[in-house]
Amino acid sequence: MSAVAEERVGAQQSAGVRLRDVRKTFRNRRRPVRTALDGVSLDVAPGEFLCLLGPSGCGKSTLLNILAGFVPADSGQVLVDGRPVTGPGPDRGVLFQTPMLFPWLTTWQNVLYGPKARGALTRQVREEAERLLETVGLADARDAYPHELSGGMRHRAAFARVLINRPGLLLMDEPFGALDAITRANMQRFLLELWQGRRMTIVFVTHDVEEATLLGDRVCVLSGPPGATEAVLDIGLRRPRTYEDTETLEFVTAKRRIREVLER
Ligand SMILES: Nc1ncnc2c1ncn2[C@@H]1O[C@H](COP(=O)(O)OP(=O)(O)OP(=O)(O)O)[C@@H](O)[C@H]1O
Repeated sequence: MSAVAEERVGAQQSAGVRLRDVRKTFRNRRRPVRTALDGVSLDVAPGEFLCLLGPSGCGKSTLLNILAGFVPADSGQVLVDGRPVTGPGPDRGVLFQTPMLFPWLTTWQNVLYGPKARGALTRQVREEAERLLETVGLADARDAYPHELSGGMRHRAAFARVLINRPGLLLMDEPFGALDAITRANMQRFLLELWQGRRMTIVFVTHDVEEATLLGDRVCVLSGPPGATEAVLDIGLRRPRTYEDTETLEFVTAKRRIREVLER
């Protein structure tokens, strides 16, 4: 990614998150079948990179889906940028483990899909799309279809597709979980550079303590199931961070501290 291209794209308003005692029970014909969240409270500051860690089934994806507006909470407060979440919106970009791209559209068409669907396809948006493709290193792949892209390229195309909406909050659900080690490291580097340039708020779900330590300002550890806030830890490592930092004593110590909370 080019830092210059990133400068030109400019920063959008980042959005803060406030969760208070969020509860969610999944029901089948109105009968409760599974309590996923049993009182999660958390604040994320505008521009912060927060990682969400916790054992399998503790409700990390459910929490992210509630923030995205895909599923409603049963009770509690869910505010993004001071407003209650009532449904999905372009102010919140969501990235999953499988990049969401329409297979019948080219990279360029995929990136412009959202603005086009909203009737907001202006010259400025097209120019922004061109800059974004440069930023994510896909300028030469603008006419390629998803099946013609590598795994990492597909992820970067999905990034561009989300970033064209200038979301103040990026919600990422184990986005690099299925990638090989080298592509994953490249995507982590790419994400760090992107975030350092744009400073949007990020809530990032991962199973990987090392990934959380490398990326996050803070880590929220959920206990469960059912999910509840166990601890919120400051990573406290200097920025900007690089992959080489993972070998420092400070990094290993920070990682151990998180693992201890996780294993409680
Ligand atoms: N649509 C649904 N209907 C019923 N139960 C659900 C539904 N979605 C999630 N659950 C349940 O809610 C709980 C939390 O699931 P969730 O996927 O949020 O956990 P997670 O922490 O993201 O898990 P993992 O780390 O394994 O991905 C689980 O017990 C799951 O079975």
